[in-house]
Amino acid sequence: MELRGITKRFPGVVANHDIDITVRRGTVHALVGENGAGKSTLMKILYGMQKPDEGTIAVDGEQVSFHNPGDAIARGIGMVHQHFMLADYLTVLENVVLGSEKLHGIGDRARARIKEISDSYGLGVRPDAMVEDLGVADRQRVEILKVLYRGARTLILDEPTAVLVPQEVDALFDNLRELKAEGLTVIFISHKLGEVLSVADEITVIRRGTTVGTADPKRTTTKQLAELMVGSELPSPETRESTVTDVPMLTVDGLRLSATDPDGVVRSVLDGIGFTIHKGEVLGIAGVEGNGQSELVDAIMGMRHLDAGVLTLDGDDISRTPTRKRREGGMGVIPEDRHRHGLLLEAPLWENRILGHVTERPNSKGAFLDLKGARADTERIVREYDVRTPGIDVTAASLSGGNQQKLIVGREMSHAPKLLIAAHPTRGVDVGAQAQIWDQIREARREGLAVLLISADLDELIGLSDTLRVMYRGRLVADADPATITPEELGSAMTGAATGHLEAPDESPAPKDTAPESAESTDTDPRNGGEDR
Ligand SMILES: Nc1ncnc2c1ncn2[C@@H]1O[C@H](COP(=O)(O)OP(=O)(O)OP(=O)(O)O)[C@@H](O)[C@H]1O
Repeated sequence: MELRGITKRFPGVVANHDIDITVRRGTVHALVGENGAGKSTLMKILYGMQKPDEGTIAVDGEQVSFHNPGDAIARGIGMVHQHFMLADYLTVLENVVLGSEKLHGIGDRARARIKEISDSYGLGVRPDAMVEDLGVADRQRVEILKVLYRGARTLILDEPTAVLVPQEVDALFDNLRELKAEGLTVIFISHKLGEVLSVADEITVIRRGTTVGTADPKRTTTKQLAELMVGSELPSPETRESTVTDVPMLTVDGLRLSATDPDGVVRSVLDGIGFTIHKGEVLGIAGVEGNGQSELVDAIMGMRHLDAGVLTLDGDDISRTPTRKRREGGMGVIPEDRHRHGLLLEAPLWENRILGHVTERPNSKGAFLDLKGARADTERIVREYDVRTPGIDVTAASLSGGNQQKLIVGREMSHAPKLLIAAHPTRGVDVGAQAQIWDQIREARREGLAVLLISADLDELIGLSDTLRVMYRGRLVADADPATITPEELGSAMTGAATGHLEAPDESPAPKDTAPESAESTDTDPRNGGEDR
């Protein structure tokens, strides 16, 4: 596949400027670059979702022009988006054939074809499983299968490992190698440079909309790659230091929550959760997505009715306090799904600055909104958090994913919260911005901030947390020492729990799977290539 001179302009921004990329058949080609560098735009052009202003695309030597994804699929190009697009209450087979029934119908021929694809690439997909019963990694395999079923010979994957634990990442990379061995081509976007080096055959680096070069994964380190992306040396990391006090900031006691699923069955989603986060402490919760983490955040925010439990924030019982009062009382939140709960996508950046903090300074004065104050402060956040944007009047939707995240982090940190609930605080941000966000959280922690950290990035959990707990099926089943545990050990504790290998800490104070084994370096800062381990 050859992309030549691709240029794409948006109002005030040149997202892609004269980009050249050659992708050879049968290779895994990684695309790396800072937030807003233009990676997603380029992939959207290749998948027919956006039209380039200039430039040409040739597939197998033949020039093509895509008007929509259908055109791209017809030329064998498929895309797996970062947010999966599966229908929960349908089976795998139904999901796969949805929209392409003409290929093999929806009966036995389709089932046989799915099995055939699954077997030949080692995907292990069961056609009759319900999607709602599948974990994140299985859902991703269904998405990949869906694309292959439509005849794709080139797969575009947008940050495919962001939601996977290390063992799942290894399994995905095995799948990619199988695809490659069969002559398929994979193009993927990632901010995890260690992973990029381990799986890619070729790497293209994009900086500020332009290709700045290619890197040979066999001869490049994560540090060199990061510097190629940023165009300068990264600052050196700070060392770990404890700022934990013995003053409780948030206490959660005996929290129980149940939910009714669409079949009318009542399930327990949080079952006797209890913990304390002290001033100056980061408590990290490790767990495969969907084990109650989102419900825990909702419960602490006051967005769900509790079956039982007491919540105390800085000495005040807030169990029945409305969400707004909890926010005004010093609760900041970086939500898991920034599009649904963090931003008003169609509103300008400065309005997004006000969101969730309407009654607070600098957004309001007395009973009135202070538009001037809010606008000036948005300018400050854009500067301090390096949000790459042509101005504060553009919509949040027009920012790249990582820059949207930086805006949310900036907004929440600006109100000097007592407690920060941070769900995947650096999801989708590049290594430079990740290091900066970590530094900001550490700095605030030194001033007494308490943080509840939920993350799928195990390096982040280990690197930032003072205390680590493992969550499984709505319960906190184990704890681990971040100073000694490795991402691999933590990953297997999270999935090991799924097969019942973990015991509750009450019954066994140090579950074997999570017991610290080695005293290896705890430096997980991305700037030191921490992901290499
Ligand atoms: N629909 C749009 N309207 C206006 N500007 C846009 C639009 N889509 C992208 N941009 C701008 O184009 C630039 C490139 O964005 P893009 O999403 O391609 O970056 P990216 O490299 O994928 O970043 P990230 O790593 O943060 O996802 C950014 O400055 C972004 O604000």
